[in-house]
Amino acid sequence: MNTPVIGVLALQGDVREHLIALAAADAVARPVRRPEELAEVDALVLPGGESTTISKLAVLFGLMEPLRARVRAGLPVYGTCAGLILLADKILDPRSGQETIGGIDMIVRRNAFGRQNESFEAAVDVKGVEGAPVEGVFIRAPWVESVGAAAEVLAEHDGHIVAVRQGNVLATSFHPELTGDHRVHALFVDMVRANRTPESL
Ligand SMILES: NC(=O)CC[C@H](N)C(=O)O
Repeated sequence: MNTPVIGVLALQGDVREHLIALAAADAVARPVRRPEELAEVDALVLPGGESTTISKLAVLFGLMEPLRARVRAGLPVYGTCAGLILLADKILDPRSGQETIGGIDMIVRRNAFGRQNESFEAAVDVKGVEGAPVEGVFIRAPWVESVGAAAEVLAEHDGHIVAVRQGNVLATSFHPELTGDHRVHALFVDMVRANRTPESL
């Protein structure tokens, strides 16, 4: 079967870990830095890092508008942590100049779980992931304050929403790419495969 090509936005953040996790989940994974590279992928991962920096670099590299256009057109996207913030239609506490790509009707709170030294790991039950809970790594992680009717909550931690899906867009507050457990990436690769029409296979 034809293998989907999944890009990882490589402006800042933990790009390499996602490339490894995607390859382990049977996708062809490659970094994306330019609009021409974005045009060639079947799906995209937005890594963790610093959402303000990633958003400013995306504008600088001429990627912000192409990203918004492709997400609107149905590109499957998975964002972790800072990537989740970039996929929110609204940030509760944006830094100045911080823009989002949007894609999920949700409101997020940045750094909601605390500062860097309050980072932690927790077992998270993610809807759609079979077996034991996922070990989630939370690093200055956001949480989702609320979601609109079209968005489905896939996981909560401590009463806060930490994983959401709306159509082809998936987002988690935590980093599954840091644990060697590739089941969340496999869930995303399944979404990407399901999105492809028979003619494109
Ligand atoms: N690990 C992360 O991606 C941290 C996200 C960061 N707190 C932000 O606002 O972008």
